[in-house]
Amino acid sequence: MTKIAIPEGSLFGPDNLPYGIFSTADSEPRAGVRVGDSVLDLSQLFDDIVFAEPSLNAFMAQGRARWDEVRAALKTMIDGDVADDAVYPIADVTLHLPIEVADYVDFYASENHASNLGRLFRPQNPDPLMPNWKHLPVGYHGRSSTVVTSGVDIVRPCGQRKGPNDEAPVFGPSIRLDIEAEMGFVVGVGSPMGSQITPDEFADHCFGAVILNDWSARDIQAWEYVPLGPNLGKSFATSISPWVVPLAALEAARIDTPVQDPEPLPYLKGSEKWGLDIDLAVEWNGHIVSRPPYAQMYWSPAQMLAHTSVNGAATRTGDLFGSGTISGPEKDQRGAFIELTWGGAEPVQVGDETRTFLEDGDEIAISATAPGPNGTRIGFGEVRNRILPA
Ligand SMILES: O=C(O)/C=C/C(=O)CC(=O)CC(=O)O
Ligand SMILES: [Ca+2]
Ligand SMILES: [Mg+2]
Repeated sequence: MTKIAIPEGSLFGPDNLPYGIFSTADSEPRAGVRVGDSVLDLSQLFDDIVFAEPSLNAFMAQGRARWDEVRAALKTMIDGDVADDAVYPIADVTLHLPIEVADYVDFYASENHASNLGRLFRPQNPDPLMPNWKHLPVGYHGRSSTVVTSGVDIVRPCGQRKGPNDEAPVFGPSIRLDIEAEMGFVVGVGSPMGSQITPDEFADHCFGAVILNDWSARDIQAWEYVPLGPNLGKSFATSISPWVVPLAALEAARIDTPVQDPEPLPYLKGSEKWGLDIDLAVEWNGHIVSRPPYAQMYWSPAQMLAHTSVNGAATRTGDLFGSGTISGPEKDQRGAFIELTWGGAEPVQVGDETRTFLEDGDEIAISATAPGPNGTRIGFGEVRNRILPA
């Protein structure tokens, strides 16, 4: 039996307890929880077959009462001694995609980001925001089969583009490959077709949160996305961090969203605070180039889920929805390079080099932390991926 050591100031203390899927050199992927620098094997600690599965979906489908029960049991366990064969050093495990992604929707919930993109793409408009933007969380349906996790290389996509000086579209590797630093929210318990989830029911449905990178080929996107929205420019890859931080771990991070004016329609109004005080950092080849603040997001994840289901669309276990690019008001808080470099016109310094969009071999890591109880902080870990040539 071992008492799990939790290093002083660890972002993975007993108030975090994020879930993931791990394997070791000689064992199959199964569910684990991160404590300090250790991974605890849930399939050893609980007599429940859901934890032997290679995704968290079966556990997530058990619902909020069970999530709370397992979390409470884990807190008790790590207060005492844990069986040695259930504990692995983090360095000895491989982390996998934690969930089997059902449907994937990505929103556009940052007013700073949406305004900046409006100024860049629609400079002729007096208002950078589209007329619908403050009335509903705008989103598009993405491709769940290309959601991957940290460590998976991203191959530069090919596609059509038509630059301002091209007479006809050309085909080839994207030359404006970009990131979007976002948070992703995972549905544990879905809702049947014909029903609606209200904002106050959010915690009964949402299991937890991950960091999300919505890789975006701006040149492909610009040519293809009128009038139906992004398609191949974003469907080649989306990456999420391997640890799913339970919603219950985010209690101390809950804040009001910025004032919403005009007042949203009743179905988007709840009585609970679902803004989240999460700080992100974007690292480009080892250099932090941006620190996007989630606290500034206009639409809350509870409003996004309510909007997703208000037309009676079903939701299900494993649904993933992205917040949209997170950008603060300052330049070094912008969560996409198209914004950070103002469409490529203002290159940024990345160590000894200057960059506009991504080059082959570049590596991006997005990390995030949030307040925990009593002045502590909890971590989401990171999502880190490298660009391979087309
Ligand atoms: O405003 C536009 O024309 C385009 C917007 C985007 O590409 C943003 C997007 O993908 C959504 C987001 O992540 O915020
Ligand atoms: Ca996005
Ligand atoms: Mg994507």
